Amino acid sequence: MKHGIYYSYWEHEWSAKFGPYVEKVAKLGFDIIEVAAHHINTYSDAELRDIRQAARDNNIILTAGIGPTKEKNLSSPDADVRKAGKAFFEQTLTNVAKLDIRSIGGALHSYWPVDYSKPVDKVGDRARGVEGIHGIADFANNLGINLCIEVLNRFENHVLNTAAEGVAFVTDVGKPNVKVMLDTFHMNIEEDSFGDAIRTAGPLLGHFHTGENNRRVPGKGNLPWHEIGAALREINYTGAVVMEPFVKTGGTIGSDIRVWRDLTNGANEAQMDEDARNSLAFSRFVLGG
Ligand SMILES: O=C(CO)[C@H](O)[C@H](O)[C@H](O)CO
Ligand SMILES: [Mn+2]
Repeated sequence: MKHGIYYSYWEHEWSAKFGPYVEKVAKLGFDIIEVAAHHINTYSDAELRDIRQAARDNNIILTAGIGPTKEKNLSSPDADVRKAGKAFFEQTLTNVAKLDIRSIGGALHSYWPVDYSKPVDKVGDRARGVEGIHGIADFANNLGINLCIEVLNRFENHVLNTAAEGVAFVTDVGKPNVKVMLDTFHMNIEEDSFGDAIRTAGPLLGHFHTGENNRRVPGKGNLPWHEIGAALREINYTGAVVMEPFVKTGGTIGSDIRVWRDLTNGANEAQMDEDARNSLAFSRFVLGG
């Protein structure tokens, strides 16, 4: 098991440059830095090469996360949007591969966060999502990349809310590099049991996000971490565990995640770093790795 952190912990925008975080997280003791792929197509090849080299020098693995926009939605009823989504993913995956990234996770099968001001078509969106992921899976596989389909809570997406729905979706896609991704924050809202959800995903679990009930770093809230760790051990999970804390207000990240209060009690960067370091020690102990 490898432990990481999403760089958005420290940032307000998905467009923030992620290069400087490689060395920072290495110093904090992490194995992985997860970066937002939303704007990776604006990076030059030279920039990507430098980041890849920094990761190699610091013994850090990169993983990617993404919440596709409505205009790049693989499950849209509009064929032109689906086409734009496929082209966007092919370009994004090509650039992601330049960073030696082997895993991209998020609502790849849909868009994020969902606009609920209009009625949603869960059945149709799911069917088109299966087809859309099926249509980019081989392209990703040829680059050595796993597509990890994130199960999100009802307020952020309607297509997949439980591990069982995630497993059924991934089984329907039927490609070896398409996996289920779970996130403890979302599980806490939707699942009857953390342990059962993890066991349901079992060998299909490809990526795991951690965060407390209020998205503080693991260890600062009320989630049942021992139960979560026991279940991960039971299914012999050896993949990435990436903490995804969101504790600061502001910017697109603050508004997409609905962070309307400072959950750090005014912590400065050094104190936030210390929280991340302590949470990493807690996570290694309680979850393994
Ligand atoms: O849990 C999430 C959103 O609540 C997601 O992992 C990411 O924040 C999203 O895909 C954007 O990268
Ligand atoms: Mn997540």
